[in-house]
Amino acid sequence: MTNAIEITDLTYRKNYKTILADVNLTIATGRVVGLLGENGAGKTTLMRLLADLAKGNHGNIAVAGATRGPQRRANLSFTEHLQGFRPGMKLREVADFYAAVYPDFAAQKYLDLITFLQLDDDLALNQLSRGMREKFIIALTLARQARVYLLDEPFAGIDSMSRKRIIGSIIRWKQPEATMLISDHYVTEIAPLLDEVVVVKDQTVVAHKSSEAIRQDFGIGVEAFYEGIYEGEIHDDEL
Ligand SMILES: Nc1ncnc2c1ncn2[C@@H]1O[C@H](COP(=O)(O)OP(=O)(O)OP(=O)(O)O)[C@@H](O)[C@H]1O
Repeated sequence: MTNAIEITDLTYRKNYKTILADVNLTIATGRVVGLLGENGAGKTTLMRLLADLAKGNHGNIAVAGATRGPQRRANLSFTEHLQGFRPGMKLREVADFYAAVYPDFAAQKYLDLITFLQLDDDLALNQLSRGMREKFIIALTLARQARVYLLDEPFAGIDSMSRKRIIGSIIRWKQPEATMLISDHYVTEIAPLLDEVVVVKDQTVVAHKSSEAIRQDFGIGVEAFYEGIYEGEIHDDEL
């Protein structure tokens, strides 16, 4: 079966600075994957490259088998920001725009998400708090029936109770064969969700393991594994 994500020998420089180097990563379909790394590690950049928003890389990127930019964008759902929309625009109007642009935008799923996230889509963008804005980004992103979902720190501004509710049910918003890549600094909170973990450090992917293999091989949880790599307690030759 075609993999959800295939990255080979990816290197990306911006303003003469190497942001990512020699990245190789294959993620199968149907997985929920944590993309972990400290601030500035390159997680957002990796998502932007997958979504063809950052360009000029060396190496190959395939999303559900598609290598060309427009096809990759069609196969994956990523709402980076809500820039480009008029601040006075209502959420419903933004959703209408998404429905017009993305053939896989599911109107009923969007309405279910809006209800679940307790959002009022009669509000305008400039009436949203930070957490409400993030919930809206989650709704727009998951309303598409995509092959791959990219969620970049989706819960950062969301209150702890809502966060638990969303994390507890996020899997139900993806089709079984879809893959979800989630970057988050609240590693313990998202750990129960994760089938696999990808750790970005020193401008590259240093580890890619299933949560089960981490438990079996190291006898620890996902967060301890991630911290162990950063603290130098887990070495390259153990990965
Ligand atoms: N527009 C830009 N121009 C130049 N360098 C950039 C730009 N955006 C990001 N970078 C650099 O790219 C590197 C990776 O940044 P990126 O935003 O991908 O990290 P991140 O892992 O998502 O971090 P965080 O956890 O803080 O969100 C950083 O060193 C950052 O300084």
